[in-house]
Formats: sequence, C-alpha cells, structure tokens
Amino acid sequence: MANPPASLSGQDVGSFAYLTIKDRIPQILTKAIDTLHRHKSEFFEKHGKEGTEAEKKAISLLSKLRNELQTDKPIIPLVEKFVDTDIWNRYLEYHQSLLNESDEKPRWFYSPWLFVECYMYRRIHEAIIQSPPIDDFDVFKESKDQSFFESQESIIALCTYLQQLVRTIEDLDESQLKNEFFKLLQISLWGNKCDLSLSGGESHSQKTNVINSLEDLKPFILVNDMEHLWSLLSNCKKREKTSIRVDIVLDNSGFELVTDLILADFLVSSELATEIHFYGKTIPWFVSDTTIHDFNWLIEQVKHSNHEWTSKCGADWENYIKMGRWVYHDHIFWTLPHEYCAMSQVAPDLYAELQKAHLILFKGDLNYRKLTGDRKWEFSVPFHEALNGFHPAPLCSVRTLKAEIQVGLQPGQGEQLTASEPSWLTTGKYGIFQYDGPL
Ligand SMILES: O=P(O)(O)OC[C@@]1(O)O[C@H](CO)[C@@H](O)[C@@H]1O
Ligand SMILES: [Mn+2]
Repeated sequence: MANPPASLSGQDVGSFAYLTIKDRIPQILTKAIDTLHRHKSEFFEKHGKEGTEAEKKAISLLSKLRNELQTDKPIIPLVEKFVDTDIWNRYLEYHQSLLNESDEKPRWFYSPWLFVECYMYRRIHEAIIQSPPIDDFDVFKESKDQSFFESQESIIALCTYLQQLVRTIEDLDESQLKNEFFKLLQISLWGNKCDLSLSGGESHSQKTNVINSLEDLKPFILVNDMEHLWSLLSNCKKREKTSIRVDIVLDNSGFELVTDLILADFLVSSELATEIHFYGKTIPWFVSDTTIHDFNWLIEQVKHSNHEWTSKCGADWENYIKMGRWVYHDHIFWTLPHEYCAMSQVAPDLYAELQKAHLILFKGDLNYRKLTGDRKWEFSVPFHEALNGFHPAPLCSVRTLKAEIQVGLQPGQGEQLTASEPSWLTTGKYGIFQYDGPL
C-alpha cells in the first residue's frame, strides 16, 4: 500500500493510547512489582538467599522501567540474550532511522502505541530472565489463574451445554447445526471481554451465564460475518474434504480460553473441522494472554474438576491433543511488535503454516490492532485494504473493541456511534466478526 495512515500513538494527548501509556501501563507495572514482593518468602524457601537477591534485582529493573516510561525517556535496546533480542533491537534501530532527520528519539509518548506497549511487556520479560533463579516466574500467572477460578460457574454451564450438545449432534439438521455454531462463536466473542490488561490487571472474570445473554448482546455486534464462516466450513464438509483445518490465534487465558476450546470441540465433534491448530504466546504477554503453561494448566484443571461434564470436557480435550487433532504452536512472532502485514517477511515459516488453514480465527483486540497495523484508518475503509497485503488464508477477527481502531463499517456507522456513545471503541461492550476471504 502506498501510504497507510499514521499509527496510533501517545502523541495524541487524551487518546486511549495516551491514557493507556500514561495510566494503565504504569498500573500494570506496579502490580507486577507488588506480585514479586508478595512472593518474596516463596523465593527464599525455594532458592534461599539467592532467591531473595533475585527478587530485589527484578523489582529494581521493573522500577527503572516504570521510571523510564513515566518520564518519557528514549526507548533503549534490549540487553539480555534471548531468541528475539536481535529482532527487537533491529526494529528499534528501524524506528530510530525514521527519525534521523529530526532530533527525535523513539520515546514512549512519541513512538507508535503498538510498539511501546509490546516493548513494555518484553522489558518485563527481560527483567525476569535477568534475575535467575526466578527467571521462569510469570508475574501474571496469579491473576490469570484467579480469573479462571472466579469463572467456575460459567465454565461449568458451558461444559454442561457442550456435553449435552455433543450427545445429540448427529440428530441436528443443517439449520440447527448452524444455529449452534453461531451460538458458540458468540460465546467465544464475548469471552474476549475477560481481558486483564484492559482492566489494568484487576480481576475480570465471567460471573454470569453468557449462554442466556446472547440475544441481548446481538445488537452490540457491529460487523457480523458469521454467515461467511458457516458457508466456508459447511461447504468444506459437504465436499467431504478429508482434512478441514481451522487455526485459532488465541488471546486471553482463563474464561476466554475455555470458550475457545468449547468452540474447537464443537468444530471437531460436528466435523465442520477435522483439526484445530492453536497459537499462544511464548512469553507472558498483555497480562492475560495464553502461554503454553496456561494452556496445559487449564486443560488439567478442567479435567480434574469434580463436576462430571466439566471433567469430561477436559478428558476429551487432552485426548484431542494426544491424537493430534488439536495442535498447539509456539512462535516468537506473536510477541514481537510487528504488524501482521510484515509476517511473510519477518516469519515466513509462520506465514507458510497459516497458509495451510481453511480458516483462521484471530481472537481479541491486540490481534485486530496488529491485523490493521494499529493505524488511524477511516471507519469505512474495507477490512481487506487495512490488512495491507496480509492474506495467508480466509480469516476472521473475533474481537471486542478495546482500542480506537475499527474498519469495515457502513458509511456513517462509526460517526453515529461516536455521537451517541463516545466510548464505543474502548469499553469492550461492542464486538465484531470481521471476515476477509473468498465469499
Ligand atoms: O487483545 P485483548 O486481550 O482483547 O486486548 C488487549 C488490550 O487489553 O490491551 C490494550 C490496552 O492496554 C488494548 O489493545 C486492549 O485493551
Ligand atoms: Mn489479551
């Protein structure tokens, strides 16, 4: 694309990006420091004096990071050797090169929001890996686990629903199957509201039974391309394709991950898909994003539930993984700052992997920001254009809105929402199913 619009950034005082950098990110850093404080005795018990020293070092590194951010210091290179250190520092050099004409430096309130926010989480990881022997500590694990435990009632309701559905799935006619597909897609969409980085790490669990509220939530779906997803997968099934692969780029652990696994179970049980590939994060990310530890821990928790249908789900899910019908992928690209239009250059192996899918579901807001480059697009710009050449396979964003970016709306739709509800872009109250691919 010739000249895509400018990136969202903290330069726009009062914008959601600005307020995130000014308020929410320091709050997240402070919570991370408190978490380390609260684990001091555990570190001592486990590692003795070395553990206590490591905790002090990690806290001092995070406090330094918070000061850099709050005083808008220049962004500095990563120093600890890790698989992506060079890629990050090349990215920083690139942003520096863009500013060589001016006396500007890449800074927190100047550089693209997407870059500085991703950088912040990568610096948290650097502080931890620089503090052995606590270098495998996940500062967000406690809040991810808490959000899972607080959503138990909703999780049991969903697992019960799925088990009853799976028992009768053979008797469903086409329209009943489509109706169930749409229900579970919407449950996965609204599961995305449970996101801890938006809430600044405050608990954001699912307390109500989301199945009963789907009809009430329908008016808040601003773009609804579910029909395209149905026709794509049901046509694959009709053509008796031996392999129908759906890839799910995961977002938050806890309740949202349960909704994604419930959807994935339905897809294989209904034979709308024969294999599901999941993509999580290689390092702790945006507070609640799913790592492989979270993925395995959650399935283990569900399997060992004392509720009959919940534990049946967990056993089935463990079985899908053992049989290879569900595959989990770890790739460092998902925790880089790059827009997805750069994937084919930066991570050609991952791009080639995604090209094997019949459909890719991208969960959540950060994925949407990277799909569209986190840029100041007009609301009515077509999604295909905003993807800026990123078309590995038919794809759909399944996202609740938590950032000031939205494309593919009808003429006037965004402006009307801004007039009636100024916060429509950032509260997570509205959602989309936005598809790009052959119709
Ligand atoms: O990707 P998710 O979990 O749906 O949301 C990510 C998020 O919480 O982080 C940023 C705010 O800090 C925004 O992109 C969004 O609010
Ligand atoms: Mn997230």
